[in-house]
Amino acid sequence: MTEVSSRVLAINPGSTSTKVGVFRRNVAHGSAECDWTQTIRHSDAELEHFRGWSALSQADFRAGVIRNALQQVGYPLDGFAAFAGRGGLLPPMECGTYEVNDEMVEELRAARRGEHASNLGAVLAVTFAREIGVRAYIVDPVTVDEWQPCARFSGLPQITRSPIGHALNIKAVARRFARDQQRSYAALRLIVIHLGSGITVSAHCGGRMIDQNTPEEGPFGPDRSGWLPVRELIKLCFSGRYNEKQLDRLVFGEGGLYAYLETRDLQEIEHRADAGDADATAVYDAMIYKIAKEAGAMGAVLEGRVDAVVLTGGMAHSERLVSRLRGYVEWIAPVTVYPGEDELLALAEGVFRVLDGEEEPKVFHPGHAERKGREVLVLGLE
Ligand SMILES: Nc1ncnc2c1ncn2[C@@H]1O[C@H](COP(=O)(O)OP(=O)(O)O)[C@@H](O)[C@H]1O
Ligand SMILES: CCCC(=O)OP(=O)(O)O
Repeated sequence: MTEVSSRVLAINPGSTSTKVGVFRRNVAHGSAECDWTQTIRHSDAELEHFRGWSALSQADFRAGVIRNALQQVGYPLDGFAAFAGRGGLLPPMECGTYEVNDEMVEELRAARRGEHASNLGAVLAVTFAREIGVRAYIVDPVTVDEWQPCARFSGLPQITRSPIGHALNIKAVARRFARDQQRSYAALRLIVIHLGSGITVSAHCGGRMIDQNTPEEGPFGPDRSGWLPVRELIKLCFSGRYNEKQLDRLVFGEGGLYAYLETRDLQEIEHRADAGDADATAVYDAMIYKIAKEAGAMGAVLEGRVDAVVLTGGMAHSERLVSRLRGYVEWIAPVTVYPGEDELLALAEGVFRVLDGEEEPKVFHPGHAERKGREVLVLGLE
């Protein structure tokens, strides 16, 4: 295989969008620079066709829209040195850049860990890569596992906790914070909070994410319920009101802000609160309260010795939310905010580290694929 240019195409498939970006290595600055990026939105009508099917059933459709977008802006497929896709629900694995291999594709096809749009990332990247004879990679997949052993206990031997979350953005933001402070990530003790459609509150120590809430835990977010009182949940499961898929959808995709207020849009909720909507105010306040509670838990995980609380993700754009959250958590450590997410850049940088020989790509082994009694999740696909 030959690396034909220094351009990398990064692909981040979300439940209702496909984000793509073309990146180039800026050798002088040692960084990846974005030449072009686009968020391709998929309407309900377009996705309706795939309702009830696996994430990978959308592969041809998503590949088609990416090809069209590239054609429109004039980037030929064979002009890329490599392709990077968001890493999906694979078995728990070390962080890093992994070359996409057949075993990984097979694992995603089997969806043993569940369905989520991120499962498409590796498959799209390798489809394009094989067409032109270059390599495809994933970087810091959603199942990055750096947890300490005690974090794995759920409280029931039948259920083992294991990590799922926004590792790609969280690890990139943790490294960025360290760079900005001219410190080594490994020397910092951090709480990094991703405030997106899903919320991940994570504890970092020694350059590792040693614990975090998973999508089934933690605060409620724009459309996820987070922690639920477990015996009440059992009653709901056996109430006859919902089947398994409906319940799954209720907690992941139609929970949280959406369940209470019928919108996932934080700005709309802020406008409603400003206009005197008491429900909007109460739910908004409760979400922030629960995020702060989880941050406190991670402060305890770090034994109260925390260098910084770092906020990131779409909701970190809201000055009101940040200021309220700051009020709750500033006693833990100073708060730094990196609003939004730059997952495409994080993907490209991970691939450039490999192309430039700074890092060896890791190899995915089917041995990672052992299932440890974890229920299969269907995350936000329908
Ligand atoms: N500029 C903004 N101000 C306030 N809230 C925002 C802003 N941009 C996005 N959000 C909110 O952030 C949430 C989605 O975060 P985002 O990181 O975009 O999610 P995703 O995980 O889907 O990429 C939504 O509730 C959205 O309304
Ligand atoms: C699958 C865990 C990560 C996650 O929740 O991602 P999104 O917020 O992009 O759905």
